[in-house]
Amino acid sequence: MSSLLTRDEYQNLADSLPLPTNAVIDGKARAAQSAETFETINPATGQVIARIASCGQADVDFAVEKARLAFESGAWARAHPSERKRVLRRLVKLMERDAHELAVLETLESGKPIYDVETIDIPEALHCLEWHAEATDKLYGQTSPSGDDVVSMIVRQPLGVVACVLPWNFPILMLAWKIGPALATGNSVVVKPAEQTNMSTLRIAELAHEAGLPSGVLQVVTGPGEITGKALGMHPDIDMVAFTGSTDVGRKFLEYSARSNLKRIVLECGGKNPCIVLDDAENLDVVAQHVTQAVFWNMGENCSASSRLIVHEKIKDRLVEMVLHKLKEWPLGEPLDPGNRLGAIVSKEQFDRIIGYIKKGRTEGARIVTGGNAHKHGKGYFIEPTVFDDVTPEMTIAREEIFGPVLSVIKVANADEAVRVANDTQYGLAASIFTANLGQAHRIARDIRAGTVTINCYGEGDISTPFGGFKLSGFGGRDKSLHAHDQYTELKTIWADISDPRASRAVD
Ligand SMILES: NC(=O)C1=CN([C@@H]2O[C@H](COP(=O)(O)OP(=O)(O)OC[C@H]3O[C@@H](n4cnc5c(N)ncnc54)[C@H](O)[C@@H]3O)[C@@H](O)[C@H]2O)C=CC1
Ligand code: BAL
Repeated sequence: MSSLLTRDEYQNLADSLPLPTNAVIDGKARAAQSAETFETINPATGQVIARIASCGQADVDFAVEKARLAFESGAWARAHPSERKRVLRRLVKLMERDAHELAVLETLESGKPIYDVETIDIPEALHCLEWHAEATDKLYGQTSPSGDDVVSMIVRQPLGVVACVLPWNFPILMLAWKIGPALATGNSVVVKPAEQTNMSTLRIAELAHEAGLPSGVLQVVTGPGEITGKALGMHPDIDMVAFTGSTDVGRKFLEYSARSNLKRIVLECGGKNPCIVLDDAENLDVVAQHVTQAVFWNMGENCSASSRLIVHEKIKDRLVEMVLHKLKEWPLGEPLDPGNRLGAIVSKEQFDRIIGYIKKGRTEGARIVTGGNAHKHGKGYFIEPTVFDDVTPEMTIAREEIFGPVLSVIKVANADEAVRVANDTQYGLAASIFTANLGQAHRIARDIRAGTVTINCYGEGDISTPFGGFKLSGFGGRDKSLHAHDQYTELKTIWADISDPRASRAVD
């Protein structure tokens, strides 16, 4: 990780950086063919930062055509795995070189605290790309136990043209989670960033070209979901869509696939993740630290945010007090100031949505113990970290994904009730459990219906562990780990009969 700059140095960078605003297709930055653009807003100020190319059907068709040509040329798909590794590692080096610039682009559009972008998002994205690059030339294929007279090979081949449709909450990291395995396995990729957060992705596509990725292998089309995203989903020459975002839009991609070419769809959607704390949990101070991080990190705009604290009634009040105390270590303010841990909410729309949930929490009878209001900081979209106590499992704030800095505290009488409440959700992405009884922890981990369960900590595992959800949280595959390689490849059986023809003549 490069060392942090000061707030003024980041501001100077923000004022002087050339802003990437054009789509990247066939190795070149291009305006939309229609010349249409849309505004991108700095959520910390409410001001327009730039106008971004609004790609329509013609741009998507052009990008897919170039991606297909690149795939068929074999320049990437059939390059020696060690060559793909070399280029991807070079991309990592270039991203390291430009880390401050990338962090500023990311923070300007997303409102994320630059501290997080520099110390978490970018280092994890680099590690992810490096990990998949390094895996490329170390993966062996399989043969089957089909007997001596057969050579049977089970090989994995790239799918072809993959579209990656990204969310706005972790633009660089989600890009890395998707293009890392998709490129390492030899696909051509067309990325569509969320319309709120384009610039870091556009810059990384330029760096990929500088790193030596052949033209057409990594392209970025920018634009609104219902136009650019839909055009990708419906495209007859795209082999797969890897999507992270809301469950509602995830469903749309399944429909697009059914209505077009049955392209593979992999969905990583939302969560309403439980954090269970039982009365034997050790070191409540450390637990409070995890609970605070689990819900307020990235302003709660995180699919794995633990937005439901399901806590034993004996320790509830003490733990809530400790969380409030921990929150003092989370200054909220200007995202470009590296002293802040909480920044702006990504957009006015998301801000209104979160405020709407806070109102609903109040009217349904939950009790606010801290926060509950917009935070006054210029004209930006800031919300105070909010804790609701006396939440019951049927309340809206306990059931729907808020995707904001709002914690719902639900008290339970024992571990069985905790598991019942934890599983009483349509989502199943992540969960955490705090207890000193490891046997009990593992029984709960077994019984919780979620893709990642952490014990005595909060987190998403590391790059070597798969990430994705049960139920409405996911479909079709996993990000991270070698399991991600499976989703970007097609299995093929190659079967050769090598029985000796002379042996069969002898039988005749
Ligand atoms: N990682 C996650 O799990 C995420 C979950 N969400 C959830 O979704 C809620 C709404 O956030 P949004 O930005 O509206 O997420 P979204 O699901 O609408 O957007 C995600 C991506 O899908 C694209 N998209 C949107 N509509 C589309 C359509 N009709 N066809 C094709 N592509 C489309 C967007 O342009 C963006 O790239 C959040 O409050 C949160 O609950 C949002 C972002 C990430
Ligand atoms: N927490 C990484 C995945 C996501 O929020 O979309």
